[in-house]
Amino acid sequence: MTTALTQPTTGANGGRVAVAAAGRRVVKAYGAGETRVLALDRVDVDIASGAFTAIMGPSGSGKSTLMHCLAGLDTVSEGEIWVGDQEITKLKDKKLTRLRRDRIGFIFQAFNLLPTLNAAENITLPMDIAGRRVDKEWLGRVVETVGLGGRLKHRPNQLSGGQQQRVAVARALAARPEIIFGDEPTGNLDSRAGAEVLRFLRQSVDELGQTIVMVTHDPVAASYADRVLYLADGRLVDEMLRPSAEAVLDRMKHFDTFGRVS
Ligand SMILES: Nc1ncnc2c1ncn2[C@@H]1O[C@H](COP(=O)(O)OP(=O)(O)OP(=O)(O)O)[C@@H](O)[C@H]1O
Repeated sequence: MTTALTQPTTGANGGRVAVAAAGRRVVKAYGAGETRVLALDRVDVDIASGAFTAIMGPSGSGKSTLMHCLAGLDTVSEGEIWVGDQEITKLKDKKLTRLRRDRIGFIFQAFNLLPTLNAAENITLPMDIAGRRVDKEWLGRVVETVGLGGRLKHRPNQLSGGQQQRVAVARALAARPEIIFGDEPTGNLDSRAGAEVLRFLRQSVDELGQTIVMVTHDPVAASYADRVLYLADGRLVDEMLRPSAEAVLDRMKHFDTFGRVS
């Protein structure tokens, strides 16, 4: 599915793992002169294929900017972004749009479902628009994993928040993207519905081999990931493998102690 980048990285299991996306010396600055903000300051990052990565850090540390740059939703000021073996920072708009459509999936805090379409239609909409054939067998597995089987004919307003977000996750998975990026995907959900979605994201990594990158503020959400990356002031300052919610919370407090968070 994804191709290893030139520099293999060491995975949670201590072995070599393929890299689904990477950033090299990524700088992102907004504005100029006195109002210049350095949102990302020479970030080097590898996102392992077939793993669940969480990005954490205080407000304004650059989490969303990093995610948007890795996903090709925003340009970088300096440095390189790779998706598989493709350097996307070199691509022209049209090719980048196609790459995003064909190889990347998104889940946002707002579910972004069309109210007039039922769950099944919402799930296949991006592929219908792109004129892509829907792989029925894969779709069946996705729907089964999401546990939406009995509700496929329901419209979004007939579904709970957690179910709506599961439809959004199924929509992202259905196209078999190389990577799914989630920006606070459980931010709008109560803890029970959030856990439902997080369990499903975990399952899609374990059972379907999906690669997921999620920005979150929530240590419990981060504990579903294989690896947590910590950003502070636009820099990657730490990481944690096989995190527990307590350990993540502890690490965040630790940053406070060292004055690395505002
Ligand atoms: N379009 C923009 N114009 C100017 N500054 C921006 C813009 N987008 C982000 N920034 C600044 O870049 C820095 C990083 O922002 P970013 O949204 O990536 O942080 P974040 O860690 O995702 O924050 P939060 O947790 O609050 O969402 C912040 O200082 C922010 O004010």
